[in-house]
This record gives sequence, structure tokens and C-alpha cells, in this order.
Amino acid sequence: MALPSHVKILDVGPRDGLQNEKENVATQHKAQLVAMLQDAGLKEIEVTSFVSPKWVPQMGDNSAVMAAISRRSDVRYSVLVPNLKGLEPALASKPDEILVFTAASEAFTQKNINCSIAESLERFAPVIEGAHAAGVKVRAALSCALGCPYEGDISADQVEAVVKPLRALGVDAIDIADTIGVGTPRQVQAAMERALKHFPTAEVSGHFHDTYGQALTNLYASLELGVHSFHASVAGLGGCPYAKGATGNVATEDVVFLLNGLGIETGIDLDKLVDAGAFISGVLGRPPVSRVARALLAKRTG
Ligand SMILES: CC(C)(COP(=O)([O-])OP(=O)([O-])OC[C@H]1O[C@@H](n2cnc3c(N)ncnc32)[C@H](O)[C@@H]1OP(=O)([O-])[O-])[C@@H](O)C(=O)NCCC(=O)NCCSC(=O)C[C@@](C)(O)CC(=O)[O-]
Repeated sequence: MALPSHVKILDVGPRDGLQNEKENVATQHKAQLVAMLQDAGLKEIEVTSFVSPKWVPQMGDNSAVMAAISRRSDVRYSVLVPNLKGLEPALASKPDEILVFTAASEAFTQKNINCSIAESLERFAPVIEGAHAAGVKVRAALSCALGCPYEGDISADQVEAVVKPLRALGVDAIDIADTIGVGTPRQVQAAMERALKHFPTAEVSGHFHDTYGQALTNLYASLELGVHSFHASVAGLGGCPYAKGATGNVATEDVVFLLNGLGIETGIDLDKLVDAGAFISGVLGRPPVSRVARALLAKRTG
């Protein structure tokens, strides 16, 4: 199959990238990051999450961040919602999309959202209904679709066993998430193929963490199946609080560099994206993880 001519990138930096930061990141810096990402051409940004602030304190300013962003009509803003308690403030913050999240692994689901996979699906039913009633699209993330920090290997059958009921619940789109970055290309394709059985290609995304350095390869393997929606985190920020040792998502700069080289359109200005990554890395007091960002920043300073 020919590779897609256009790829949609959703930057999860403000949410997935920052949620694990121990030091509080100021609301204005989060809003500034969103502003710089949209200036760079990102059309999809995951801004924050409406989870318990006791579990993830860094996202405790969720409503304030949503109020502080300068919205553009051509950009879609998404937020995470784990349950009905999170739905009301999430909808009040006027997102374009919400994300419910569960996993292909029982143990991870328990650690991450304190319930079983079946219970998570029960929780989502009224959340999905409420979001749709408000005209908001619902995406679902399937964590640990390629491996679990507690259970080890995850099979394509386990992936499909959760993808299928999510679709039946009315979820509009699905993210195949490699939470701990252990997936390799053939395994990624097997998982993607199960998702593509139940969701249209345009509604299937790859969400690859880069812990084992496989994320770009896995993205390419997904492109070979026609998948053309991916998540990435500016500067390579991130890590999951419930997956010890897992690094951030693949860096948005690295993905854009790859796609530029392949002649695949993203609409993203790489230089401005590097500026956004340099800004938030400066706030965090460390250099970007992105190799492309490091190379381009080094080139700038000669
Ligand atoms: C899901 C819960 C809330 C269940 O948590 P729980 O303790 O089982 O829930 P509960 O209903 O028993 O409530 C306990 C307390 O939390 C409060 N509470 C309950 N819900 C909310 C809410 N929505 N917003 C604010 N507060 C909430 C609730 O009011 C109560 O407060 P208290 O009475 O003790 O003062 C909890 O486990 C949680 O917040 N977990 C955080 C999960 C999380 O954010 N994980 C990281 C994001 S997922 C991810 O990164 C993976 C992804 C998507 O990127 C893909 C990938 O790479 O894998």
C-alpha cells in the first residue's frame, strides 16, 4: 500500500508530556505552550486532564488552563475524562473532544484508574452519552496495547477484546497506545489491524512512547497500513505516572522531520515547533529529549 500523503499529528505535550512533572508548571506556561504549538501549525492539541488532583496533581489546574488558552477555530482541543465526575467540569471547559482511557491489561487498568477493564467500560457508558449529547466527540485510548509493565506481553487478541466493546459503546475514535514503548513493527501492525477491523482508518491513531527507541519505526509500520493519525509530544516530554521508567512520547520534532523526509504533508513548521520545545524545556530546566530539536538548536547556535 502507498504511504498516506498527509498525516495528522496530535500534540499531547501539554497533557501527557507534563502530567508526570513533579514541580508545578505554571498555568500560564502551559497556556503559552499551547499557543506556541498552534503557531507552529498543530491542529490537534491535548491540553489537560480532568482526573483526580490527588492522583495527578500537575493536572489540578485543568479548568484554569482551558480558560487561559487562546483558541483558534481551526485547532481542536482535547482533554482526558476518566469518569462522570470529570465530565461536568470538562464539558464546562468547552473541549472539542474528550478522551476516555482504559487498557488491554487488567493490572495496568487497576493501577491507573483503580478499576477493572469491565468496570472502566461501565464508567465510560454515561460519559460517552453525556459528551455526545453535548456534541463533543469521544476518543478512547487503549494503554498497554503492546506490552504492560505488570503483565508483560499483550496479544492482539487482548487488544481486540477491548477495542470491540469500546466501539460498541459508541466511541468515535481509538488510540493504540504503547505506554511503555516496547512494541516492535510487526506487533504494532497486528494490533493496528485489530483496531482497523472495528474503526475507520481515519479514526485510528498510533500513540507511541519511545522508551526502547522503537517509536519512529512503529509509526512507519502503521503508515504502511494506511494509518495517518499519530500522537507525539513536543520536545519528547513525558512519561506515565503508572508505568515506572517509561519515557515520553515520540518527540513531535522527530516525527515531523521523518515525515518531511518522506514527502508527507503535516502542515507543521519545524522551526517554530523547535521554538515551542525549547520554550517548555527552558521552563523545566533541561534540554529537549528530541534528537531533531537538539540537532537544530545546535545548528542555530553554530
Ligand atoms: C480515575 C480515578 C479518578 C478513580 O479514582 P478513585 O479513587 O477510584 O475514585 P473515587 O470515585 O473513589 O474518588 C476518590 C476521590 O477522587 C475524587 N475524584 C474522582 N474522580 C475525579 C475526577 N474526575 N476529578 C476530580 N476528582 C475526582 C473523588 O471526588 C474523591 O475525592 P475525595 O472524596 O477523596 O476528596 C483516579 O484513579 C484517577 O484520577 N487516576 C488518574 C489516572 C491518570 O490520569 N493517569 C494518567 C493518564 S492516562 C495515560 O497517561 C495514558 C495515555 C492516555 O496517555 C495513553 C498511554 O500512553 O497509555
